[in-house]
Amino acid sequence: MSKEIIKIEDLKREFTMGTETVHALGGISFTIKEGEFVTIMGSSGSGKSTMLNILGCLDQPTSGIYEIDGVKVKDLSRNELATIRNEKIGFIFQSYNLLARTSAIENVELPLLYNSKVSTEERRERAIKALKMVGLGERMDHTPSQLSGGQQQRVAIARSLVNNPVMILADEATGNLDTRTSYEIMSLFQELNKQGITITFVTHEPDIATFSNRTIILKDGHVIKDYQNDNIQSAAVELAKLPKQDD
Ligand SMILES: Nc1ncnc2c1ncn2[C@@H]1O[C@H](COP(=O)(O)OP(=O)(O)OP(=O)(O)O)[C@@H](O)[C@H]1O
Repeated sequence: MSKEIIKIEDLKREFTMGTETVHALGGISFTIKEGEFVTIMGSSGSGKSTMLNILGCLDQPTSGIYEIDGVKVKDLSRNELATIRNEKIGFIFQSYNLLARTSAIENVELPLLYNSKVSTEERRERAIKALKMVGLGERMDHTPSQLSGGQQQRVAIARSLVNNPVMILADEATGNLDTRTSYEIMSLFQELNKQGITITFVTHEPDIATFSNRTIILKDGHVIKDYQNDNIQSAAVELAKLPKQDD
Protein backbone atom coordinates (compact mmCIF):
# COMPACT_ATOMS: atom_id res chain seq x y z
CA MET A 1 0.00 0.00 0.00
CA SER A 2 1.36 3.44 -0.85
CA LYS A 3 1.95 5.95 1.86
CA GLU A 4 -0.62 8.68 2.55
CA ILE A 5 0.93 12.06 1.72
CA ILE A 6 -2.18 14.12 2.40
CA LYS A 7 -4.99 13.27 4.80
CA ILE A 8 -7.93 15.61 5.12
CA GLU A 9 -10.99 14.89 7.24
CA ASP A 10 -14.10 17.03 7.56
CA LEU A 11 -12.05 20.13 6.86
CA LYS A 12 -13.86 23.45 7.21
CA ARG A 13 -12.72 27.00 6.58
CA GLU A 14 -15.01 29.85 7.49
CA PHE A 15 -14.44 33.57 7.03
CA THR A 16 -16.29 36.16 9.05
CA MET A 17 -17.38 39.20 7.07
CA GLY A 18 -19.10 41.62 9.44
CA THR A 19 -22.09 39.69 10.72
CA GLU A 20 -21.96 37.11 7.94
CA THR A 21 -20.03 33.82 7.92
CA VAL A 22 -18.71 32.59 4.57
CA HIS A 23 -18.31 28.80 4.45
CA ALA A 24 -15.46 28.65 1.92
CA LEU A 25 -14.88 24.95 2.68
CA GLY A 26 -17.83 23.15 4.19
CA GLY A 27 -16.47 19.80 5.40
CA ILE A 28 -14.05 18.22 2.94
CA SER A 29 -12.45 14.77 3.21
CA PHE A 30 -9.91 13.05 0.94
CA THR A 31 -6.51 11.43 0.98
CA ILE A 32 -3.71 11.69 -1.58
CA LYS A 33 -1.26 8.81 -1.76
CA GLU A 34 2.37 8.80 -2.75
CA GLY A 35 2.78 8.76 -6.54
CA GLU A 36 -0.64 10.23 -7.39
CA PHE A 37 -1.12 13.09 -9.84
CA VAL A 38 -4.28 14.87 -8.73
CA THR A 39 -5.99 17.87 -10.26
CA ILE A 40 -8.31 19.93 -8.06
CA MET A 41 -10.90 21.71 -10.18
CA GLY A 42 -13.94 23.89 -9.68
CA SER A 43 -15.50 27.07 -10.95
CA SER A 44 -14.77 30.52 -9.54
CA GLY A 45 -15.63 30.74 -5.85
CA SER A 46 -15.78 26.95 -5.37
CA GLY A 47 -12.98 27.01 -2.77
CA LYS A 48 -9.87 26.08 -4.79
CA SER A 49 -7.65 28.90 -3.50
CA THR A 50 -8.81 28.33 0.06
CA MET A 51 -7.97 24.61 -0.32
CA LEU A 52 -4.60 25.40 -1.87
CA ASN A 53 -3.68 27.78 0.94
CA ILE A 54 -4.47 25.11 3.52
CA LEU A 55 -2.68 22.33 1.59
CA GLY A 56 0.34 24.65 1.30
CA CYS A 57 0.30 25.39 5.06
CA LEU A 58 -0.24 29.07 4.28
CA ASP A 59 -3.56 29.09 6.15
CA GLN A 60 -5.15 26.99 8.88
CA PRO A 61 -8.60 25.37 8.72
CA THR A 62 -11.34 26.51 11.12
CA SER A 63 -11.90 22.84 12.04
CA GLY A 64 -11.12 19.33 10.85
CA ILE A 65 -7.93 17.41 10.28
CA TYR A 66 -5.06 18.17 7.91
CA GLU A 67 -1.99 15.96 7.90
CA ILE A 68 0.91 16.12 5.46
CA ASP A 69 3.37 13.22 5.43
CA GLY A 70 2.03 12.15 8.84
CA VAL A 71 2.44 15.59 10.46
CA LYS A 72 -0.69 17.14 12.02
CA VAL A 73 -0.64 20.71 10.79
CA LYS A 74 -3.27 22.12 13.16
CA ASP A 75 -1.20 22.93 16.19
CA LEU A 76 2.01 24.03 14.52
CA SER A 77 3.55 27.44 15.21
CA ARG A 78 4.31 29.89 12.41
CA ASN A 79 7.95 28.81 12.39
CA GLU A 80 7.04 25.13 12.27
CA LEU A 81 4.64 25.81 9.40
CA ALA A 82 7.42 27.61 7.52
CA THR A 83 9.70 24.60 8.01
CA ILE A 84 7.00 22.18 6.78
CA ARG A 85 6.42 24.37 3.73
CA ASN A 86 10.10 24.49 2.90
CA GLU A 87 10.89 20.82 3.51
CA LYS A 88 7.77 19.00 2.40
CA ILE A 89 6.15 21.06 -0.35
CA GLY A 90 7.44 22.23 -3.72
CA PHE A 91 5.34 25.24 -4.77
CA ILE A 92 4.75 26.21 -8.38
CA PHE A 93 2.79 29.36 -9.20
CA GLN A 94 1.13 30.78 -12.30
CA SER A 95 3.53 33.74 -12.37
CA TYR A 96 6.69 31.62 -11.72
CA ASN A 97 7.79 33.85 -8.77
CA LEU A 98 11.47 33.81 -9.72
CA LEU A 99 13.88 36.44 -8.49
CA ALA A 100 14.68 38.85 -11.34
CA ARG A 101 18.36 39.62 -12.05
CA THR A 102 19.23 36.29 -10.43
CA SER A 103 20.46 33.37 -12.52
CA ALA A 104 18.44 30.18 -12.99
CA ILE A 105 20.88 28.21 -10.86
CA GLU A 106 20.74 30.72 -7.99
CA ASN A 107 16.94 30.72 -8.13
CA VAL A 108 16.94 26.94 -7.85
CA GLU A 109 19.43 27.01 -4.96
CA LEU A 110 17.22 29.35 -2.91
CA PRO A 111 15.16 26.77 -0.95
CA LEU A 112 18.42 25.13 0.18
CA LEU A 113 19.85 28.34 1.64
CA TYR A 114 17.70 27.80 4.74
CA ASN A 115 19.00 24.27 5.16
CA SER A 116 22.15 24.40 7.28
CA LYS A 117 22.80 20.69 6.65
CA VAL A 118 23.47 21.32 2.96
CA SER A 119 26.95 22.60 2.07
CA THR A 120 27.62 25.16 -0.68
CA GLU A 121 28.98 22.44 -2.99
CA GLU A 122 26.02 20.13 -2.41
CA ARG A 123 23.63 23.04 -2.96
CA ARG A 124 25.18 23.71 -6.36
CA GLU A 125 25.20 20.01 -7.30
CA ARG A 126 21.55 19.56 -6.37
CA ALA A 127 20.53 22.70 -8.29
CA ILE A 128 22.42 21.50 -11.40
CA LYS A 129 20.74 18.08 -11.14
CA ALA A 130 17.27 19.67 -10.80
CA LEU A 131 17.86 21.99 -13.77
CA LYS A 132 19.01 19.04 -15.88
CA MET A 133 15.86 17.13 -14.87
CA VAL A 134 13.71 19.90 -16.37
CA GLY A 135 15.81 20.15 -19.53
CA LEU A 136 17.59 23.42 -18.70
CA GLY A 137 21.15 22.17 -18.28
CA GLU A 138 22.26 24.62 -20.98
CA ARG A 139 20.55 27.69 -19.49
CA MET A 140 21.78 27.69 -15.91
CA ASP A 141 23.37 31.14 -15.99
CA HIS A 142 20.44 32.89 -17.68
CA THR A 143 18.32 35.34 -15.68
CA PRO A 144 14.49 35.16 -15.92
CA SER A 145 14.34 38.00 -18.48
CA GLN A 146 16.65 35.97 -20.75
CA LEU A 147 14.28 32.97 -20.64
CA SER A 148 10.89 32.28 -22.27
CA GLY A 149 7.77 31.84 -20.10
CA GLY A 150 7.97 28.06 -20.44
CA GLN A 151 11.66 28.07 -19.51
CA GLN A 152 10.95 30.28 -16.48
CA GLN A 153 8.31 27.80 -15.36
CA ARG A 154 10.88 25.00 -15.79
CA VAL A 155 13.25 26.91 -13.48
CA ALA A 156 10.39 27.19 -10.97
CA ILE A 157 9.78 23.43 -11.28
CA ALA A 158 13.49 22.75 -10.72
CA ARG A 159 13.36 25.01 -7.63
CA SER A 160 10.33 23.08 -6.36
CA LEU A 161 12.22 19.77 -6.69
CA VAL A 162 15.55 20.74 -5.17
CA ASN A 163 14.52 20.03 -1.57
CA ASN A 164 13.10 16.57 -2.46
CA PRO A 165 9.59 17.54 -1.29
CA VAL A 166 6.92 14.91 -0.56
CA MET A 167 4.56 16.72 -2.93
CA ILE A 168 4.55 19.35 -5.64
CA LEU A 169 1.69 21.82 -5.19
CA ALA A 170 0.91 23.75 -8.37
CA ASP A 171 -1.40 26.75 -8.59
CA GLU A 172 -2.67 27.28 -12.17
CA ALA A 173 0.91 26.53 -13.24
CA THR A 174 0.11 26.72 -16.95
CA GLY A 175 -2.22 29.73 -16.65
CA ASN A 176 0.23 32.18 -18.25
CA LEU A 177 1.38 29.89 -21.04
CA ASP A 178 0.14 29.32 -24.60
CA THR A 179 -1.29 25.89 -25.46
CA ARG A 180 1.94 24.48 -26.90
CA THR A 181 4.06 25.57 -23.93
CA SER A 182 1.47 24.43 -21.41
CA TYR A 183 1.43 20.95 -23.00
CA GLU A 184 5.25 20.91 -22.79
CA ILE A 185 5.02 21.75 -19.10
CA MET A 186 2.30 19.11 -18.56
CA SER A 187 4.49 16.58 -20.32
CA LEU A 188 7.27 17.43 -17.86
CA PHE A 189 4.85 17.00 -14.92
CA GLN A 190 3.82 13.61 -16.35
CA GLU A 191 7.49 12.55 -16.62
CA LEU A 192 8.18 13.66 -13.03
CA ASN A 193 5.09 11.80 -11.86
CA LYS A 194 6.30 8.62 -13.63
CA GLN A 195 9.48 8.97 -11.59
CA GLY A 196 7.29 8.75 -8.48
CA ILE A 197 6.77 12.44 -7.61
CA THR A 198 3.36 13.20 -6.07
CA ILE A 199 1.64 16.17 -7.71
CA THR A 200 -1.41 18.19 -6.68
CA PHE A 201 -2.39 20.65 -9.35
CA VAL A 202 -5.10 23.26 -8.78
CA THR A 203 -6.64 24.48 -12.04
CA HIS A 204 -9.87 25.61 -13.65
CA GLU A 205 -8.84 24.26 -17.07
CA PRO A 206 -10.57 20.93 -17.89
CA ASP A 207 -7.96 19.90 -20.50
CA ILE A 208 -5.24 20.03 -17.85
CA ALA A 209 -7.23 17.53 -15.77
CA THR A 210 -7.14 14.98 -18.63
CA PHE A 211 -3.37 14.68 -18.07
CA SER A 212 -3.73 13.73 -14.40
CA ASN A 213 -4.58 10.36 -12.83
CA ARG A 214 -7.35 11.66 -10.60
CA THR A 215 -9.62 14.70 -10.42
CA ILE A 216 -11.34 16.21 -7.40
CA ILE A 217 -14.08 18.70 -8.26
CA LEU A 218 -15.17 21.31 -5.74
CA LYS A 219 -18.43 23.22 -5.74
CA ASP A 220 -19.56 25.68 -3.08
CA GLY A 221 -16.88 24.40 -0.70
CA HIS A 222 -17.76 20.70 -1.09
CA VAL A 223 -16.29 17.82 -3.08
CA ILE A 224 -18.92 16.97 -5.69
CA LYS A 225 -16.77 14.48 -7.65
CA ASP A 226 -13.59 12.56 -6.92
CA TYR A 227 -12.68 10.13 -9.68
CA GLN A 228 -9.77 8.17 -11.14
CA ASN A 229 -9.12 9.12 -14.74
CA ASP A 230 -9.17 5.91 -16.74
CA ASN A 231 -8.40 7.68 -20.00
CA ILE A 232 -5.26 9.66 -19.15
CA GLN A 233 -4.01 11.69 -22.11
CA SER A 234 -0.32 11.92 -22.86
CA ALA A 235 0.70 15.59 -23.03
CA ALA A 236 3.59 14.67 -25.34
CA VAL A 237 1.16 13.01 -27.78
CA GLU A 238 -1.25 15.95 -27.63
CA LEU A 239 1.70 18.29 -28.22
CA ALA A 240 2.68 16.39 -31.38
CA LYS A 241 -0.90 16.79 -32.70
CA LEU A 242 -0.80 20.61 -32.48
CA PRO A 243 -0.29 22.44 -35.77
CA LYS A 244 3.38 23.21 -36.42
CA GLN A 245 4.44 26.76 -35.58
CA ASP A 246 5.92 28.97 -38.32
CA ASP A 247 9.62 29.49 -37.82
N1 LIG B 1 -10.33 36.05 3.01
C1 LIG B 1 -11.61 35.83 2.71
N2 LIG B 1 -12.59 36.52 3.34
C2 LIG B 1 -13.89 36.28 3.05
N3 LIG B 1 -14.32 35.40 2.13
C3 LIG B 1 -13.40 34.70 1.48
C4 LIG B 1 -12.01 34.87 1.72
N4 LIG B 1 -11.33 34.04 0.89
C5 LIG B 1 -12.26 33.38 0.17
N5 LIG B 1 -13.51 33.77 0.52
C6 LIG B 1 -14.77 33.26 -0.03
O1 LIG B 1 -14.70 31.84 -0.02
C7 LIG B 1 -15.27 31.29 -1.22
C8 LIG B 1 -14.23 30.43 -1.93
O2 LIG B 1 -13.22 31.30 -2.44
P1 LIG B 1 -11.91 30.78 -3.19
O3 LIG B 1 -11.06 31.99 -3.44
O4 LIG B 1 -11.32 29.66 -2.42
O5 LIG B 1 -12.52 30.24 -4.58
P2 LIG B 1 -11.76 29.79 -5.90
O6 LIG B 1 -12.40 28.51 -6.33
O7 LIG B 1 -10.30 29.80 -5.71
O8 LIG B 1 -12.15 30.94 -6.93
P3 LIG B 1 -11.28 31.53 -8.18
O9 LIG B 1 -11.20 30.43 -9.22
O10 LIG B 1 -12.14 32.68 -8.64
O11 LIG B 1 -9.97 31.97 -7.65
C9 LIG B 1 -15.77 32.48 -2.02
O12 LIG B 1 -17.14 32.63 -1.76
C10 LIG B 1 -14.98 33.63 -1.49
O13 LIG B 1 -15.67 34.84 -1.64
